[in-house]
Amino acid sequence: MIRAYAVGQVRAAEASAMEDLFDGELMQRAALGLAEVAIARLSERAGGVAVLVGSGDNGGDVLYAAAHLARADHPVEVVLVGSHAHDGGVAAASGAGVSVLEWRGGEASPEVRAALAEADVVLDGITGIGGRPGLPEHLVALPELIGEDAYVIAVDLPSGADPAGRTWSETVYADETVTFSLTKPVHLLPPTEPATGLLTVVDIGVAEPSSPAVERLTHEDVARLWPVPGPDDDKYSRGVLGVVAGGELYTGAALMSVTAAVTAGVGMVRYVGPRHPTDLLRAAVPEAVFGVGRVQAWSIGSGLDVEQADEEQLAAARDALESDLPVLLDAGGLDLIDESRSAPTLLTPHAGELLRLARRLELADADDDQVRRTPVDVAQAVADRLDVTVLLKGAVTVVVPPTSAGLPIRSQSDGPSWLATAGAGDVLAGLAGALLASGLSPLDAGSLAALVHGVAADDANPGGPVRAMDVAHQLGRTVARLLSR
Ligand SMILES: NC(=O)C1=CN([C@@H]2O[C@H](COP(=O)(O)OP(=O)(O)OC[C@H]3O[C@@H](n4cnc5c(N)ncnc54)[C@H](O)[C@@H]3O)[C@@H](O)[C@H]2O)[C@@H](O)CC1
Repeated sequence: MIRAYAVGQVRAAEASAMEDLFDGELMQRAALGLAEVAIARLSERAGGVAVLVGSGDNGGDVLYAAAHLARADHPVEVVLVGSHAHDGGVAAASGAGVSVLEWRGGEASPEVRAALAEADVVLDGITGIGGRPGLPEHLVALPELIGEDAYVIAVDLPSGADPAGRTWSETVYADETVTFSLTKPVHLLPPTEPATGLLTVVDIGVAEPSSPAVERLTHEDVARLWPVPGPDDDKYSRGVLGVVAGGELYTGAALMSVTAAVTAGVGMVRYVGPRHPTDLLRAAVPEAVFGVGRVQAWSIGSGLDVEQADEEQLAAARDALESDLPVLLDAGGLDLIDESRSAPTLLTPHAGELLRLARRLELADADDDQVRRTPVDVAQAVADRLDVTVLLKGAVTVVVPPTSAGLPIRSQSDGPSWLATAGAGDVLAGLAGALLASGLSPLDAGSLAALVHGVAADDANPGGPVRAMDVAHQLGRTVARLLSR
């Protein structure tokens, strides 16, 4: 499990570590760790380094690192971009022979442009956890001045990125981010993770706080969470999943959800739907049974058009929502909820569906951009209003429990971009539904399903395009592989 801590927790943990250290010791450790990473990366490149320095301690880190690099015989040019700079850091860098340039406003000078364009490695120390989202006016063009082949190392976090990971903004995009002891939400959450690149954690001796703000499951967590049957289990004790999905028009959604649930190893699947998808399922998934009956959880809504759904499907969905059973709502099923339930509930919208739902609940204004800019906030607002867990699908999938649960957000980024394909969501709904039926909480079911779904997509065709049905068929083998780690 990767755990990330909120800025306030990080500051408190750093303050507590510093009580036993001499002044500036943590910054010295950070600078040395950063310089070691930069030197390792420079061993694969020609050697010139440009260092961007902001006003705060993040700038201090990078200035001391610049001094280490210069002493290791790397040509280093520092560019001060803030209104002021860490005095000790500037003295250390200058003392080590680093040339110091300034770009505190307006256009960059030819010297600054040349330093940025020619550097093989750029160290970005403009903002760290004290940064506000966004780059200052004079630095908006900065990313374009950095040479295309330069390897950009962000210090603690990509400058301009929201440290809390909540708000999208203009940032410097890093190939690698070197952070210190503790991972922060900015490194894991959807609007900011893409700017982070490879995440390297350098230990500077700050102890982990007790309750993370964000978690990410790793492959090692699968064996701990996956419902592995024992000798006393039967198909009922392993969990029966009811699926209300697809219709006469969207027959594929039913096939993909049910196939995914069966392949993932649920005890049994009951499908409720009209004639055409039922006939297809009878032929394609002989393990499934049909019609309403006893289940341990429901997966409702993939490929379901509530306006045109048949009466049996709608009645089953409404009964499920009124029951005390866990329910997953996907796609069209999201139209069926407008108040909280007493049983575990997992919603699995993509960005467009989340916006529609938030608007229906009168949580979001008419700004189309809101989900793109603040995806976690919108998911959180829906989760809190309905007292449900919201799994927002995307390249980074975030699983947001209601605030009242007091649980961390989970964020998964396991799948290849090839997974952006029709039917992938139907597979996820069947897989996550199977995990709910086996007794997992919405948070565990959603995050574990997101992980396995992503890994299965890669396993199904490593490095290349993948169709959703192949992901569904791959699930059992991927689970076996992950369990055997
Ligand atoms: N506190 C500690 O014990 C340690 C802190 N360390 C470093 O210190 C950083 C935090 O330092 P600070 O609290 O000084 O904060 P930062 O250095 O992140 O930023 C604060 C400064 O940046 C300016 N600023 C804010 N938003 C900006 C923006 N969008 N664009 C440009 N400038 C902006 C502010 O005016 C302020 O001067 C950490 O991220 C880490 O890199 C490390 O040295 C390790 C130890």
